[in-house]
Parts: sequence; C-alpha cells; structure tokens
Amino acid sequence: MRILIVNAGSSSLKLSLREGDREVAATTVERWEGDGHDSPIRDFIEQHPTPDLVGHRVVHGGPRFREPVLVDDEVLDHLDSITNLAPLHNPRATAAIREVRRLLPNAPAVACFDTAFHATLPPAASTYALPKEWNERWQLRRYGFHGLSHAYAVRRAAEMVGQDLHEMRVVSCHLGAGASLAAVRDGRSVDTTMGFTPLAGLVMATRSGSVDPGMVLWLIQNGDLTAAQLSDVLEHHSGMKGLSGTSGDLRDVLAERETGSPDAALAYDVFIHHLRREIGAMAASAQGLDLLVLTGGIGEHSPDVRRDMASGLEHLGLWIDQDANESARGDTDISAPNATVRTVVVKASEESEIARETVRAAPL
Ligand SMILES: Nc1ncnc2c1ncn2[C@@H]1O[C@H](COP(=O)(O)OP(=O)(O)O)[C@@H](O)[C@H]1O
Ligand SMILES: CC(=O)OP(=O)(O)O
Ligand SMILES: [Mg+2]
Repeated sequence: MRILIVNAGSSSLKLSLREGDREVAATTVERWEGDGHDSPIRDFIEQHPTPDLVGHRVVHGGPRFREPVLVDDEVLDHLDSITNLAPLHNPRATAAIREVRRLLPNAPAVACFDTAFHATLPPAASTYALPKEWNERWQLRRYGFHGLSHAYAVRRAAEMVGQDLHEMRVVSCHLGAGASLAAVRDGRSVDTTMGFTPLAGLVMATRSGSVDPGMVLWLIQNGDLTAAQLSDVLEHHSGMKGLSGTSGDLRDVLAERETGSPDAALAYDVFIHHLRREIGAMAASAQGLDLLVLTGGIGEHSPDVRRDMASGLEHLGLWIDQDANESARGDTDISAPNATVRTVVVKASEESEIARETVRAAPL
C-alpha cells in the first residue's frame, strides 16, 4: 500500500510517500502559501508512483474531531467552518486537501488532527475558568496541539528505553518553531502547554507563548492597537524574534549571543526559563517523571538547549550525559548513568504517526 502524507505546517509543506513503513520519497517546501499560485503537490504527485491513500495533517479538529476522519464534502465543509480556530494553520491544510482531491479523486483521504491526542485531557486540565455559558457557547477549552508529534515521540521513546509506555510518566517536549509540552500518563495525554490556540504556553520562534490576559486587555485599551495588529505581533513578531530583535531561529539567537548581544542572551534565557518551568508543571500533572522526550528542530539539534534545560532539573532525578548530549544524532538516549529519569532525543516524525492513523481509519 502506497500512502501520500501531506503535512501543511505554519511555514512549510512536507510531502512524503510511503510504502508500508518505508519512506520512498519526500520533499519539504519552505514558505508554501497554499494560495494556488504554485502546486508543489501536483509536481510531487506527477513525479512519483500514484498513491492508494492520502493522510493529511490538520492542526485544529475543533470540538468535533477527536480522532482521524475520512474526508468527504461534509467533513471538508466542517473544516472550513472552523478555520478561524487556527488561522495560521488550518487554511493551508484545507487548501492542500482540496488540491489533492482534485489531483487524485479516487484516493481516499484521511485527516489526522494535532488536537486529537489531547482529547483525553481530564476536565480539570482542559477547562478554562470562564463563565460556564461562554465555555459552552464557543466551545472554549484547552485543545492542545502537536499531538501527532507527541504521540509518535512518546511511543518511539518508550520503545528505545524498552519499557511499556502505559507504565511510565512521561513529559514530551516538541521544540520546533512552534513548541509545546505534553504530560503523558498511562499512554494518554493528561496536560499540555498549548491551549485553545497554538499561541499559548512556551516562548516560541515568533509566538509570545502565554502572556498575562490582563496585559493583552491593557494593550487594547491603552496601546491604540487593533485586534488584527495585536494578533500579528503576538503570532509573528514576538517570542525569540521579538526579544532578540533579529530572528526567531534559535541558531541565529545563539550566534548573536556569542557576539555578546544582551538582547539575544535575554531571549535565550527567557526561552529556557519557561521551558524548565513548564517541564516542572507537566511533571506535576503526570504525577511524577520517568521519561523526558525531546523532539522537533530544537529538541533534536540543540545540545545547548538540552544542557541548559537539564541544569536545574536535577531535583526531578534528571541528569544528562554531556558527551552523549554533544554527539547525539537521531534517536539517542542521553541520560547519565545516575539518572532516575531517562532523557531521550527522538527525531520528529509526524509523518509516521499520520501514516499509522491513516491506515487505521481508511476503508481498504
Ligand atoms: N542545529 C540547530 N541548533 C539550534 N536550533 C536548531 C538547529 N536546527 C534547527 N533548529 C531550530 O529548529 C527550528 C525549526 O524546527 P522544526 O521542527 O524543523 O520546524 P517547524 O516547527 O516549522 O516544523 C528552527 O527555528 C531552529 O531554531
Ligand atoms: C500547532 C503548531 O504550532 O504547529 P507548528 O509548530 O507546525 O507551527
Ligand atoms: Mg512542525
């Protein structure tokens, strides 16, 4: 069975063609707008054998989609109706779904949601302390994101340490341009740092992460800003980019910091502070910690972040081996021998998770 995986993220489009568990072709298109001006999807499909099945990443499933779903007209209409829940992400996904349906009208397509993994959050963790009527009327709740990445990473990490995922308390760290943590207990997500939208939680490349809601109101009342301007700043000009004044790419921030830039140094310190603090919070929600998983561009490739994250978390039983940390490539256990918490790096693969879920949900 040949499966095409379509992963439309906030900045890139990743296409992958799989036969069983094997990836036979892949491409990443940076800065794909999904506005119909170019069709990297058409090019990819034309250049490779025809897939039998298609799996799509869709960031927000809204209140309705708690597991993968076979796409039909009604599902697509419903997805259109909830695009405003994730305006950076969902429109690209629905554009990709439409494009693939046009090119491959006979291939069943399955939508896999970032939010689905967090559908298991207990009400105490998913509920905002707002008027009950508001929560019901607008389906306000903590949805959580990066679920496809967290699901894959924790399963792979459990396999690497040779233990049953259902018997471990795990904190999963997806640290890419967007970043979130998940607390996993009995194999299920019990808490996460993102919320109703992917703007909440950790400091990110260009997103602010959580800020005081009172401050947002203050800015609207005193800062002479429209909602659109404020949204643009919080989504695209905040985070490490906003603080460093240059770029949200951690590699640039680290290079600037080396040259003595105090702004870049502070951007990095704020990022690390929130990362450590939220790991502590997630460990509390998981009622302890046996396994810490690091994935995403930063989690996989930055020994600096892994070292500075670990420093200060020894009280949890977490120590990493500095040589293993420096030399880690791909899936690597970087725990120190005395650690009671295992720390592992996992190469992110939302695509593996989508492939798995697509096969499960498809009528073949
Ligand atoms: N060698 C590296 N050192 C530090 N950071 C890195 C390195 N390689 C990638 N990154 C970081 O990873 C981020 C991208 O993560 P990735 O998961 O690929 O992106 P996305 O969230 O868009 O899917 C970049 O912003 C960059 O800061
Ligand atoms: C949900 C989310 O933030 O996704 P990404 O990291 O791809 O922007
Ligand atoms: Mg990503």
